Amino acid sequence: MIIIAIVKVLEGSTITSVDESTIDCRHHQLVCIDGEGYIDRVVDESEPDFSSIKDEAVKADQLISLNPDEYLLPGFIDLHVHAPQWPNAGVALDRPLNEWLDTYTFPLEAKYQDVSFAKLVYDNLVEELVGNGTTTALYFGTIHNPANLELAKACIKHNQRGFIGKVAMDNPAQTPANYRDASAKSAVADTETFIKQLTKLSQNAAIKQTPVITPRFVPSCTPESLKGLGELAKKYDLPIQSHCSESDWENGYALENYHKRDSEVLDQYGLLTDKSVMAHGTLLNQSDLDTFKSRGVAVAHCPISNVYFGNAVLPVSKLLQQNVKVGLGTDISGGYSPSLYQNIRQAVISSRMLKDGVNAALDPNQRGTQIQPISAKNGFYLATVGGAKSLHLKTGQIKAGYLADLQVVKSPLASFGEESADQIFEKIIYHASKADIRQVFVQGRLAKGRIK
Ligand SMILES: Nc1nc2[nH]cnc2c(=O)[nH]1
Repeated sequence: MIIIAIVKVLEGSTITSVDESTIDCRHHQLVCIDGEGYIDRVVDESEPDFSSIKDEAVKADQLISLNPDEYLLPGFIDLHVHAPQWPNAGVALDRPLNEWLDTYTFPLEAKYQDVSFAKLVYDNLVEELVGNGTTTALYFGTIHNPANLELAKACIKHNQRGFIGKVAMDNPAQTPANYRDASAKSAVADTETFIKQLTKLSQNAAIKQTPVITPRFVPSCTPESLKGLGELAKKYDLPIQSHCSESDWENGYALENYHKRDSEVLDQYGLLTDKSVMAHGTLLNQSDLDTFKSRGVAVAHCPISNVYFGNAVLPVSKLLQQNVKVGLGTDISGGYSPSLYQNIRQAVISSRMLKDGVNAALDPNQRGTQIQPISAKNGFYLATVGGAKSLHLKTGQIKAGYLADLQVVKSPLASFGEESADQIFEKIIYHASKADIRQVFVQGRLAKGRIK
């Protein structure tokens, strides 16, 4: 019989998603974590060995007890972050996407040629994301591999699981001269170099860092680089990330230049697989969704960013009903906030406006779409289970066999009497800020806070 050695036991109340619209809140649990950083067992107070397990943990100095007003939640998964854009969080969001990219974003990203600048920003960003409860992030880097490796080092330093892409953008018509890959060939070759460099760097890291094939989006790339990147993804069996049908302008670009939809162009080059995560998708039509479903492609829903650049609202409930994978992304800095709590809130708010509509001059029955709005529970599912499924990770739930990626959250508001588990959960989702996130664990390792 193999005996699993337990190295940590967290004692307290837990809240985890069961499915898209159900949560499981449990009072007084023991979450036993093994030496590999997996949850070995979740023991309920009613189980016969609860006391003996707790006593053993106390003796071995392994017990971490939450305060009565603290709750253990799964860590969040940010499915879409542009790491280099962190210095611009909240800047120039009144501009349309193409103007924002050309005037603010590409000039900032060009600065990451300077490795010391990259180190400074990435260290700060990763710490901020972990501080907000994000245990895994899917990152766009820049075209510069030394800077991208700094991002990986920051993830390793702060114990965050990173999925990191060297951005490929080689189309001279849509990218500035000082910030583009020199050719399709070099875009692909540099991506392959990054795959090898990151694989080597990650070998001895406690938390794995994974390279991601990253064509920025159809307008930034030439057909040659898209083709080469599709082949690389197949050769190394890697995740892929890009943007798809984010705005009227982007959606129109593929139609005008390829006479195809955005998704059809990406699919033609082998970039839509069950390891693909496509950001935004506010303008995906039914045929795009059918392709996503059949290929197993996930959508990174970025609700704050979409208010500025999306030109529409992603009908999340429709995607979930059709079994299209959906997770949640901050899209820094198209989204101004590093918090997935804020993004859950915006996802709920946007979905309500999508249902009811916004034009008071119309009759109520003509004003909205009547697409089912989403709830806080749905949003919590996206930020945990949805992200985990999209990245094929065994995480996002507090359950035996799952990675111990966890956040300890203090109830953010005072309580003035008996509250149901649902009410406690909703108050956390709607009010928690960085200061309320007391500890964060990634694969069982402490990534934020102190152990009392
Ligand atoms: N929101 C967003 N959309 C993009 N499309 C191409 N690049 C970007 C980017 O940096 N942010």
